[in-house]
Amino acid sequence: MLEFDGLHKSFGDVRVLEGVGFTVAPGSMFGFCGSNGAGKTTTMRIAMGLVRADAGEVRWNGRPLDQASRRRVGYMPEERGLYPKMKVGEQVAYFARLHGLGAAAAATAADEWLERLGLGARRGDAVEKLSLGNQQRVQLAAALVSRPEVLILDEPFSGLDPIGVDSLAEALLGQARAGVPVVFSSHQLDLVERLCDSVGILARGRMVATGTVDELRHRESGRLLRVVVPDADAPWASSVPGVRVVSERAGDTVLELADGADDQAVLAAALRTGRVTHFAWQQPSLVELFREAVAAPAPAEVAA
Ligand SMILES: Nc1ncnc2c1ncn2[C@@H]1O[C@H](COP(=O)(O)OP(=O)(O)OP(=O)(O)O)[C@@H](O)[C@H]1O
Repeated sequence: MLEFDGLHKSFGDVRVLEGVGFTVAPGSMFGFCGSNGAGKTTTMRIAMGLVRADAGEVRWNGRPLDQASRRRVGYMPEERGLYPKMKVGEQVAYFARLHGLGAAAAATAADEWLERLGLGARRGDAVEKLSLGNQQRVQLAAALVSRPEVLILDEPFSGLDPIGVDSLAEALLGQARAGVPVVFSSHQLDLVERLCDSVGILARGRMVATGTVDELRHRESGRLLRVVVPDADAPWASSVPGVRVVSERAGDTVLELADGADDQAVLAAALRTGRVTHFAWQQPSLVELFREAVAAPAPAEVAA
């Protein structure tokens, strides 16, 4: 189990992390979400020993991560860390050697990963000649090449085209299937929703929501109602008590119902205005859950 436990960190007077904690089981993929500046990179840097926590620790299999055990962690830093003049193949092999592989094994593993990530033909090019997205793939190959026991990746998908996203997603799912706990930060919530077994949302220095996407949905379910009345020509729902119109376009309305609001009163109001072709509770998307969690006024620490 990979455990982030009670992490606190301030930079000067700015309190960035105020008790951040979550766990990632072997073989599961954890999507680490939060607004810009929420503290995701800081959390990952603490895990990698690049920033010292004021309190708390990160454990792998019950032991605090130290310099020796971090060699078994594949890490993709946000600032990236490639040598622009070095050839792609040499670069990836170099990272493998840093993690303890012998020269021949490092070269073989580098070739294998570059091939899998679609960069086989570029292994002889200098890194600086590659596009940003391809440099990103090299960085990922560098994180994967040493067969890490744990993967911690800071925004690995940013800047990738859809094919790059797919090959990275496939590589990460493969790692998770092989039993590696994978943590990655991302603002691409559709991807997080698609790939991750569990999700954590960081806001105001704490995890304000953690759990599977379904668990988070369950907490918010029964609130959003989608009603389609194609012929409605005027706003009809806002007069129903306890109802707020979230969006309305061409007769397609999403409503938020307060506790105790009567969904049948909504249906009756809809029928008075025209033919109802759709009336159903809506599953909130991760984007909606994120907005809800980040906007909530009080930092309620919630564990699933
Ligand atoms: N070395 C540092 N010195 C001072 N402040 C820092 C330092 N590193 C990070 N911070 C501050 O800590 C806060 C959290 O930054 P961090 O990069 O961890 O956020 P993030 O969630 O990764 O953001 P983003 O999604 O924009 O990458 C920010 O306010 C940032 O300015």
